[in-house]
Amino acid sequence: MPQRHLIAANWKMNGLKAALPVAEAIADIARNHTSEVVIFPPATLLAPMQKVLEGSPVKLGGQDCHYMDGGAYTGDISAAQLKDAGASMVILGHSERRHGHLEPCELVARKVRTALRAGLTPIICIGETLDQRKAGKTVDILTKQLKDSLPDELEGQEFHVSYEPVWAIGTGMIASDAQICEAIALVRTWLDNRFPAATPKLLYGGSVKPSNAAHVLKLSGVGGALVGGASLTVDEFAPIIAAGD
Ligand SMILES: O=C(CO)COP(=O)(O)O
Repeated sequence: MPQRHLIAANWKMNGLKAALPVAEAIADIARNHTSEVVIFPPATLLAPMQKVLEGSPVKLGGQDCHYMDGGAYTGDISAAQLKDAGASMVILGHSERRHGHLEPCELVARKVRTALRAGLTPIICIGETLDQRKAGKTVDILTKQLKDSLPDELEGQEFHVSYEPVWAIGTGMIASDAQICEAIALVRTWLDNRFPAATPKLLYGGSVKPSNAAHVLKLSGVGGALVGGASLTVDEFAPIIAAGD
């Protein structure tokens, strides 16, 4: 039986309390579809959103966490705090963290360990920049990110990997079928060698829209989608959830 798709909404630094009805509507829609749906709201909305999602099949996740379990880290959020607020998943290694906050792979790996200790399922993101792709370095970059961002502790744990080419994020320029399939196959082969017992879903992220979601989700090996802009409104996200059926 094919795995259910994982349809993930990454709200990034968007959403005020006024957006909670969007989560409520997503919960209603998710009940009528087969995909596993998870919303990653900004940290300020985790607790109120948990109330909205209570009793629904939609899960909640954090967008990042600190590498330490707790302590004097002004402005940061710990994996345990995400869990305490109702999250069961966390995105780690998103390119907006890797590039915007200069997070190296080794830091991502530390965060993955911390997330696992707190009982969160990590979605680890990898992806090349346009310059790296143009220079023919995509395979090397993805392999290095996998090798250095995925710690040994993932053995026997639930986790997922999302391929998000940096140049496809928020640009409307989705990767081609061949580019997605090649990257997903590389990740699957690497994971099968490194974590043979694991059954992670491999997601694609980068300009997923209602118009292309069904096509992307049918590509070989694609187990879900990590959606940014198009996850912010019910009008755009509902058809993406439906595309996962
Ligand atoms: O970064 C992304 C998801 O994590 C993708 O963002 P967009 O869907 O807005 O391109």
